[in-house]
Amino acid sequence: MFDLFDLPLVPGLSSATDIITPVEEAELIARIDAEALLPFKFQGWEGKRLTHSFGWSYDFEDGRFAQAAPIPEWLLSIRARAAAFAGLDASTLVQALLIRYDPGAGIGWHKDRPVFEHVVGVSLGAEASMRLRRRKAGGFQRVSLPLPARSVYHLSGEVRHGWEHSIVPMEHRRWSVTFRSLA
Ligand SMILES: O=C(O)CCC(=O)C(=O)O
Ligand SMILES: [Fe+2]
Repeated sequence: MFDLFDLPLVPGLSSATDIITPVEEAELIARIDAEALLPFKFQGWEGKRLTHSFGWSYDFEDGRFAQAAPIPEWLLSIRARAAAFAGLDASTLVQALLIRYDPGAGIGWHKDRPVFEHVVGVSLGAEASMRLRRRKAGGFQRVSLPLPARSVYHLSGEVRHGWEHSIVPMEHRRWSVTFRSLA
């Protein structure tokens, strides 16, 4: 087995810095912390990250996909900017997932649920690294995408469907808001 660390040029992957101001970032963090965040659960195992969904929720325990409370007002301006960055109509981003990663929390290798299509994520707090990988003959092709505070990323097409992603556990707290469209 060998690993290739290629330049981060994967079709469907894009990112940009400073989609929000530091003041907006602090406001968003306060709003997220004020929500009823619950530990992410998967087959009886409790993750260290805390989450809350709007629009649609996907329960990893029972695989149920269900309508949730609508995306609140306080997320609409950031959703509009995330959509503009991704070249999407804001109204197509019908799901918003809030996540707080406390120290030591990350997210393991996965592809997002196939009920969703576009994924547009905004990062708050500690800088994280998103790892991306896809299986190739003889090993994995890997790419690492830095996610600084107030940056945005978009996963679509090849990187969305052909690659897995994960977030390396951080030493300091990070929050993310990910918006998704339906497939
Ligand atoms: O925190 C992030 O930016 C990524 C979260 C993620 O990959 C997911 O919820 O599927
Ligand atoms: Fe994901």
